[in-house]
Amino acid sequence: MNMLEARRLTKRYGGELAVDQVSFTLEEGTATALIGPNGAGKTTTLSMLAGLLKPTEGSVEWDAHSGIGFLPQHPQFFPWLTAIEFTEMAAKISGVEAKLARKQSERTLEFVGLGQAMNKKTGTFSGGMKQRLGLAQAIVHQPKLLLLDEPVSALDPTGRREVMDLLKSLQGQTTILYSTHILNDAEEMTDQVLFMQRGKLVEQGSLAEVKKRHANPQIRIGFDNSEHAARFLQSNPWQAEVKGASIWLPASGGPSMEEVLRVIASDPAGVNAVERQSATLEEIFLKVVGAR
Ligand SMILES: Nc1ncnc2c1ncn2[C@@H]1O[C@H](COP(=O)(O)OP(=O)(O)OP(=O)(O)O)[C@@H](O)[C@H]1O
Repeated sequence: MNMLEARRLTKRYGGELAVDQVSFTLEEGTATALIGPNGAGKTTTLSMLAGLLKPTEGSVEWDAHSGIGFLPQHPQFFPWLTAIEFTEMAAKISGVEAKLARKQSERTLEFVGLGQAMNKKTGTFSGGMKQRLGLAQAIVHQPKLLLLDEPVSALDPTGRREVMDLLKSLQGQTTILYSTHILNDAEEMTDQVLFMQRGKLVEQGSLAEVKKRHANPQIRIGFDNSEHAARFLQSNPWQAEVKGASIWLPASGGPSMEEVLRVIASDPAGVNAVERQSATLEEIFLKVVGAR
């Protein structure tokens, strides 16, 4: 079932097309990574989806009963409020009944790791704590749809890890769309990837589909030293690239993995590794974006 559908979403600023005819759907319970370099149009897209910005053209449809949570790229807090006061206010604004708002806020702050800091003023919070608080205000009313603009980009590696783990624990029960330019993170939590460049969606699909379309998997045979690698190629004159003590065989047009393993079984001298390697999301992204 579709949780959200964007149809030919477009935003024009003067003569500039910040978002240009972007269409995609978010299936219920899936996580989607919106990936693109600075200025690609990610924030503009998310703001239109969240209803904060009016599209120049196109439409967004989502189930209004499901509730929506939004984490802006640079969330603003009132520094004189404590974390619990702020979260409770956000809960009430999002329609949580007053008598439930406090309990739900406490539970949410515990969940994001701010249980101990609940009664501290947000003005004293570190960047990582603010990001967690931003997440808390986005999920306190238990929305089924969560839109997150660069939820982890501003964090250090430890903070990123922790917030990614929090998001992953919401995966499945919540439909999540998050933007990022950190491709390792995207690879970790994604059912669908959307590549954006200069306002346009330039690639979309499941991680597996996108990898299949663009990745050129290769077989690597590792040797103890380069002499062994050279000798192996002399006895097996395959189309291959030698890099140091490794031989790289193209996955298409070259020998199959079975054939490679058969040959090695009969002549294993100096071989210490055989593996299939496919491109990372980062390599694919650079290829897709670079080709345009
Ligand atoms: N309010 C605005 N007025 C004019 N142009 C804008 C406005 N907001 C965004 N733009 C332009 O629209 C384009 C897309 O910006 P957007 O912030 O959506 O990109 P982004 O992918 O989120 O980038 P970043 O990762 O840097 O946040 C940019 O060229 C930007 O300069």
